[in-house]
Amino acid sequence: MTVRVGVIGAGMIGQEHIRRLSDAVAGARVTAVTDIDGARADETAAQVGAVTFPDGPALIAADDIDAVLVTSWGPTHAEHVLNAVAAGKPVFCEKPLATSAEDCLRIVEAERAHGRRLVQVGFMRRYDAGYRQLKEVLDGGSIGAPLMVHCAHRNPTVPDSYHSAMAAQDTAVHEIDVLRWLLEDEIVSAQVVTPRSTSKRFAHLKDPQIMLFETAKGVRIDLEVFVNCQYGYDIQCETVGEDGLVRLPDPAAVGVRTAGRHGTAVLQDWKGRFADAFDTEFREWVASVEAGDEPTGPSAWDGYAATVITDATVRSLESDQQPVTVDMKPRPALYGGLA
Ligand SMILES: NC(=O)C1=CN([C@@H]2O[C@H](COP(=O)(O)OP(=O)(O)OC[C@H]3O[C@@H](n4cnc5c(N)ncnc54)[C@H](O)[C@@H]3O)[C@@H](O)[C@H]2O)C=CC1
Ligand SMILES: O=C1[C@@H](O)[C@H](O)[C@@H](O)[C@H](O)[C@H]1O
Repeated sequence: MTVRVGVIGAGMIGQEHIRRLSDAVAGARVTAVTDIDGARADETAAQVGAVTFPDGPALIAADDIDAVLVTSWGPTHAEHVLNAVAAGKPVFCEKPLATSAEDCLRIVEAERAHGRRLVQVGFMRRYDAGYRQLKEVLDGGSIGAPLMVHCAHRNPTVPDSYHSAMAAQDTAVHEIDVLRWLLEDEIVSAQVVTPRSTSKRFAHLKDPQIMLFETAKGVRIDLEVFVNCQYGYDIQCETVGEDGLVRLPDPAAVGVRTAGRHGTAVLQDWKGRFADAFDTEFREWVASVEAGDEPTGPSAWDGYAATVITDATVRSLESDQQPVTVDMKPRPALYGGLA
């Protein structure tokens, strides 16, 4: 069976994922597109031989759409995901699942009422080969119980629409998800401290930010978010355990020796850094839809957890930069354990 995917939102990442589903993932075809910008929807749909729909509800309701991909703006995600769940269709939603914890919980409740998982959230780092190797080492136990994690998430620059809360909501949210998965542990408190800001930023922005998290088992995480670091897109993660440490590898790159120097290029954006991870993410999602199975990737509950933790992080930033307790509801049985 070829999975017929309908896409809501044909912007930057929507177009990337449409190309990916068309060229890099077997077993799926994008057959429908909608966007509030009708011309963009028409142009994008024409490139892959898909039809257009006037809006998300019409696309979701169509009988010949097997699964839905939501790549519209974050505040619109909840409505589309809820409609897809009501229609009983598998839905892949780019992060965030929703922009409020309340909306995430509505989705969780709708899925529980449906009785099985339909929703997957686009936290693609779980599909990155380096993070998967890191998890294998942690699960294998050779470095012993994890004690500390040191991370950095650096972007060369951001546009002036980026504001201080987005450091947690848009950027650190990827570490928040991947660390819960890596450590199989829940984040219970969040704090932000801000050093002196770089002069190479828009005046309204606090950048860099240092985020400090604590897990239920007492692991301490420090995460530097620096979105105007100038030199490149750089993702670092090192976990220190009782018997050793494990570090995320840098992406493979040729070493160049010239003019008395030896170096490798640094990537400039997340598209290149996580291209393979996105491909794997969609291959595994399509395979689950094709088989009629529940998705195995980040769940609606993971989307809720990420939103609750980013909310606590933003509260710390916007108040007195003290630790804020993460107020998370108990995890329903539908979502299993943290592994
Ligand atoms: N996993 C990742 O690394 C990344 C995830 N994202 C996420 O993907 C989502 C989209 O981001 P971008 O593509 O950068 O934004 P974008 O602004 O380039 O594209 C969004 C598109 O959705 C359309 N749209 C908005 N509301 C709509 C609605 N209700 N129905 C139909 N179309 C609608 C807009 O007209 C636009 O064409 C965001 O939630 C963002 O956080 C974005 C970049 C990376
Ligand atoms: O989701 C993403 C962007 O929105 C965000 O701005 C980047 O920092 C992330 O690394 C990327 O994956």
